[in-house]
Amino acid sequence: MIEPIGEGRYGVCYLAMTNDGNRVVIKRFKPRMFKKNKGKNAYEAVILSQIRHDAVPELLGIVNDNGLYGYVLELKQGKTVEVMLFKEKHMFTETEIFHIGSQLINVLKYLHGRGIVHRDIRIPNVLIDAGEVSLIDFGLARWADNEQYCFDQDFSYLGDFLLYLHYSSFKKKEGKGKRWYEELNLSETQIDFYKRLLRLKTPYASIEEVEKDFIRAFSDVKNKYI
Ligand SMILES: Nc1ncnc2c1ncn2[C@@H]1O[C@H](COP(=O)(O)OP(=O)(O)OP(=O)(O)O)[C@@H](O)[C@H]1O
Repeated sequence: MIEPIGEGRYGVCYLAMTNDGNRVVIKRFKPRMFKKNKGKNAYEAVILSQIRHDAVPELLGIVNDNGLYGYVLELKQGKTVEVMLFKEKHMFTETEIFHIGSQLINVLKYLHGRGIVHRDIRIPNVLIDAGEVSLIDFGLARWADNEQYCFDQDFSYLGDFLLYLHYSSFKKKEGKGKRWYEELNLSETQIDFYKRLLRLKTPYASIEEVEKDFIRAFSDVKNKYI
């Protein structure tokens, strides 16, 4: 292990080096959380071991050694959106939001197509490296069962996540706090899209439906690149 690179509720992640000189991540569980989460700890490894996608870290191994329990993961490059927003005060443009959203929707199409719900698409779990997105932290991921674990959980997280990006360029004006769809500079189709993602209007039934409306909501940006 070389140095810690991040800490979450369940574990501490370290940058580490394999014997043959490859840089990897070791996600070490906090012993207390590991005990508390008994029975659910294995999901992350089982789910990661069944998927292969460029935007998701590959599971390279499992460590279970004298109280040290953790995973060895492919190191994904980039900074979390949390760091970009709060440390670097990065202001995401409409074009960046479109590219990030498209990549996340592609990962979700892949995951949902295999019956997996991520359930934790949040700003500390999305890494960006020169515009390339990685989705990490499959600690809460589960197989969808349409009861406790539904695909639309990912839709509301996606809505929240994208609204964070819109807020990065928001300048608070005088006066009472307005609602997001009143104060952000969004088009009618974007407002409708986010309201459906957040279940404030008829919710989406599938990621394909989400993708269709996303493209419509960002058609101005998309048309510039065709
Ligand atoms: N594969 C990876 N490549 C690069 N950095 C990573 C990787 N996995 C984790 N990290 C870094 O470590 C941090 C914590 O990792 P992770 O979110 O998986 O831990 P956690 O304990 O499950 O967190 P949470 O409280 O969000 O559930 C991330 O925010 C990120 O900075």
